[in-house]
Amino acid sequence: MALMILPILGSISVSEGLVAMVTLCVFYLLMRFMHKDIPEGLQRLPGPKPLPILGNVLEIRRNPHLTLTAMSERYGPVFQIQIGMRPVVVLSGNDSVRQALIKQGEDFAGRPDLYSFRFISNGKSLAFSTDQAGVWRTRRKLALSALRSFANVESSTSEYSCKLEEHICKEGDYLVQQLSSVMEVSGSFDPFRHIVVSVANVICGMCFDRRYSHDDQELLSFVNLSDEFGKVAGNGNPADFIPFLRFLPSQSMKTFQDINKRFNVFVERIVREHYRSYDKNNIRDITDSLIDHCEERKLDENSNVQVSDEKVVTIVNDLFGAGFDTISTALSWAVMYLVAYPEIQEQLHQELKDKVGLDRSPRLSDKSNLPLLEAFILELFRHSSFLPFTIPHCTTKDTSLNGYFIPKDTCVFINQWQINHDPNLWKDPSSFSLERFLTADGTELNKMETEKVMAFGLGKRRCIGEVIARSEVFLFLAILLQKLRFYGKPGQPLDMTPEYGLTMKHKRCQLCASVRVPGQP
Ligand code: HEM
Repeated sequence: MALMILPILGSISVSEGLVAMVTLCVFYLLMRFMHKDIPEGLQRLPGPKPLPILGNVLEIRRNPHLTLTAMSERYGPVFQIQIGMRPVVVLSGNDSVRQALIKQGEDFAGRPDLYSFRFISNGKSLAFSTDQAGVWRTRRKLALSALRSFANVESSTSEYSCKLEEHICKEGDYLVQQLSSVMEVSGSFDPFRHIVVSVANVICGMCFDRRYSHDDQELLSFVNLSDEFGKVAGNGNPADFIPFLRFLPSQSMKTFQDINKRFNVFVERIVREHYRSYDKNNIRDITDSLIDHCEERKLDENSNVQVSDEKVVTIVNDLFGAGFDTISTALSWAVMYLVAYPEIQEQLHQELKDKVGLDRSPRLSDKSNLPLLEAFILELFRHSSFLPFTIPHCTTKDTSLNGYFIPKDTCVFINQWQINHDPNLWKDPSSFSLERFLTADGTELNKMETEKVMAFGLGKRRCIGEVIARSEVFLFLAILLQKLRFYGKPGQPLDMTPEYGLTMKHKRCQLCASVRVPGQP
């Protein structure tokens, strides 16, 4: 965050800088003057002393999840920092986060009004906007029910248990073919580049009843830019925290707006086509079901409309957007870990060979028979913690936590990375070990341990795509592990350093894979 703010400060002229400084100092003094009193019996939040205007950005530096974890050791699980001019409460520690998000869920269920979030789905995003509680709740319910019904809808053939399974199996097989042919032609491949299209096709199937070729330029032009989206949405744009910066030119903000625009144009075109061909007797996908909800509502005299049609239909933007970047990132990391730990890759292949065999494709129902693969996925989520923070939260009223006063409208960061690496919760947290999730004989998962991993948030704002995400990660991985052996490109060391963002990604790289021939080791 600091690194993003400083270059921008450097590009202001001296006179502009002076005017801005004076304005900010007056604003800063006003803010101090208006500072809320602490109610009796409660304490002021601990935390590092902020500098005027910049706050604590100089201390947070390049990897906020690590610096804020280090600060939690000093100040405790609930503390306050200041990013630019905005106070931010940082929560870590399993107990405090559960207390806030579950026991006091209503108090912490809001989203902060951040400038950059206004560009996501034209400010109408379910996940990022500051919708009133009633509107957000109605939209969330609609999104959940649309997702559930289209994941569970019957497949067109008896070969699959449901449509979701059919989509994943078909895309998984296609991904295997795609990677094998790229290997033949080029001798290596960029894992994220191919995984992201396969995963995008699963959610495209559910949302828009269509799939795209791995060379479709329009789809590629924004799915491959999802890293840039995550960098701004995860870091917080400087203009989110120092308001006057929104009036100055910023390259990262321009890129962010451009990605959002391309994304919105892509989805809007498909939605318009759906409105044209909508037939209430043939609901093809999630977009149709959302349009149907709006149409039915118009016929219902008793309907108490509080959410506009636009806000109903743009739910599909959230489902599509959240549905490809997160899962592609998880799978891309999974392949990196398989390459980094070849002995684990062989154990996972052996488990599939023993429990599923090599003559048929894995299915969702195989999950409970593959504890090692399940442990691998859990350890992947824990160790990479590729969503280091949840989406920022915001308090909906004056509240308190662990005896500290937190005023209404305070921005709250939840440090998932800290929970997943807390030495009080995990033995040797930095080592990648599947054993931590398995019973002593290795045949079952250890439930107590599995529930400690935090990847999907908790409580009122918990991810609504969790079930689909877990199914996709499991089945894609089972298909890849059954058919391919992954390895590093000779002479190119594997770089597992994450690049900070809303979803942390590994650097783009080239890997190799060979097709496993049945009967050969
Ligand atoms: C591995 C995959 C995924 C991970 C790790 C993940 C994680 C998360 C996290 C951490 C949040 C924020 C929770 C909070 O703010 O407290 C979230 C929210 C959300 N996720 Fe996911 N997610 C994944 C996949 C998906 C999928 C596949 C969908 C939909 C198809 C989805 C839809 C959403 C939505 C709509 C929200 C916003 C919920 C709200 O604000 O009420 N996610 N997710």
